[in-house]
Amino acid sequence: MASVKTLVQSENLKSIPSDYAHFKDNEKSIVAGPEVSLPVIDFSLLSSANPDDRAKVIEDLGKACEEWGFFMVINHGIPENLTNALFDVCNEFFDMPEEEKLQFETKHPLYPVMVRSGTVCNDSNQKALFWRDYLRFFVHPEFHCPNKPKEFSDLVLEYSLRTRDLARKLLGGISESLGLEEDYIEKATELDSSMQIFAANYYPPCPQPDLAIGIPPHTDPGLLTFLLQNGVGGLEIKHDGKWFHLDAIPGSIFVNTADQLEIISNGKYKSVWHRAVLNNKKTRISLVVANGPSPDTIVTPASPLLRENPPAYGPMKYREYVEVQRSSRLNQKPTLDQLKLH
Ligand SMILES: O=C(O)CCC(=O)C(=O)O
Ligand SMILES: [Fe+2]
Repeated sequence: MASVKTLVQSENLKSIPSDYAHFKDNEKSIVAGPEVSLPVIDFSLLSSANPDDRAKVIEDLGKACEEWGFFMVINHGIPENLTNALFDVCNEFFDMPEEEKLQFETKHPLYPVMVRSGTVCNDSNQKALFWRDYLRFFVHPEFHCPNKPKEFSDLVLEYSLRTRDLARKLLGGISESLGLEEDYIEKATELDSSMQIFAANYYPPCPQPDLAIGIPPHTDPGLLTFLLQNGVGGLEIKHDGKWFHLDAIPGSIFVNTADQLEIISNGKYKSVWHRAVLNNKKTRISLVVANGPSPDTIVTPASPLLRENPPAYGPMKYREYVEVQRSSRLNQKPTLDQLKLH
């Protein structure tokens, strides 16, 4: 299948091929503006020597996880020249000829490298293509990365280390916000061998953006997902039953809570539903880092939280969870719901 990029370049497209027409949902989104303020977390305060500042940011983190399942992190310390360089190499990667890109695909049983064009979504009674090309690979506990463009691997390695550190510290604050020891989640999920995935999503301009979809509504399987975009919006999250279109604070990182955090918090923090929508003017690129537990961790609700409430989710090994989610069809009950006990 040709990539969406090739499709858009090959002809002056006025309408989308019918395979890309997605089930249309009429739920228009709201652009979050000053009247709805999205949670912003000043990361530098987590290491503040002032106990009041630290207590305040932990409280803010807890609120953001409980009320939104989403926040923007500022003052995270990841240099802008690193993230700019990452966008440049990803762009170069997507510019390579189709056959060359596909050579980087591997069928590694545990840690495959995936290069996908116009992602297919098969359902028992419907087939739809997503208006998205992507590159996706594991960066931890094993590091895999295409060796072209030549700086790609060094940049991804650096970014994966820094984001792992960021994830560990945010999870420390989140543990405390749940009334747990700071290192509770780190230990319970064996973060030293955490499963970390890097993905670059490429959404070319779409002539009929309301009829197609970049990624349909879903939740992420891991703990915390980090997302950067190339200045072009498209990420939407569901909040209070409505879709919100997110505008980024320049230099910030979008963070969303994912399924394992919902399980560990025994349902207090919800894994947020989100989707990627399209536009007809500009190519959008998002760089995603999915931070999960170690593949061999059996994730369960945190035991100190069970003194007051019974467990709301059954246990599952994380590797298995990811497999179940990957192989499930659109019309199936989400994996998280399958683990719900009541
Ligand atoms: O590109 C986006 O805005 C969303 C990406 C996403 O949700 C994902 O890769 O899981
Ligand atoms: Fe996602």
